[in-house]
Amino acid sequence: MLELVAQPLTAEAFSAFGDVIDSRTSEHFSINAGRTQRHHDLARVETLGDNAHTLISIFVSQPISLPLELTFLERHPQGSQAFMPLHEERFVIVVAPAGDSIDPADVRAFVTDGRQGVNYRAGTWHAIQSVLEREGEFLVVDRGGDGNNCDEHPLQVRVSLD
Ligand SMILES: NC(=O)N[C@@H](O)C(=O)O
Ligand code: NI
Repeated sequence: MLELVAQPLTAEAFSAFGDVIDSRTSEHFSINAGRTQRHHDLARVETLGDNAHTLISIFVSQPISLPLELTFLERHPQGSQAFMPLHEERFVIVVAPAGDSIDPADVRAFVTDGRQGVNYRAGTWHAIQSVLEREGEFLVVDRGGDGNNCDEHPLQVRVSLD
């Protein structure tokens, strides 16, 4: 069983897996006669394959209990997948680099601070949505289209928080 302690999420530490979406650290510019700051182009949406198109959905997730016990990671080979909390919900992230197999030494666990969202790059192995403490509501942007877009890889992981 791989045992991990989730680390605070940072864009640098997550860069091998995708993007961190955070209006506190992103470039922005003024629009709408100065009434709005546009935090622009924060994550790369990938939609690959036949009839590929972008989906915008809302996930309402029940909270996980800790330690988080995983039996697999999943990946979406044909598209990215972004999760943005709508009410400052914190969530646990477990990721591994894209590839046909997972080296346990490459698996990383993070915890968000409520203001952060993530965008998993196409093919990045990840745990399914794992919200902490209370029911969570997330805006999700990912790929629709033909063909399989979800592979699972068995992996025993136990994740705790500091
Ligand atoms: N299956 C689904 O839409 N969600 C998962 O991909 C997930 O990462 O939570
Ligand atoms: Ni997913």
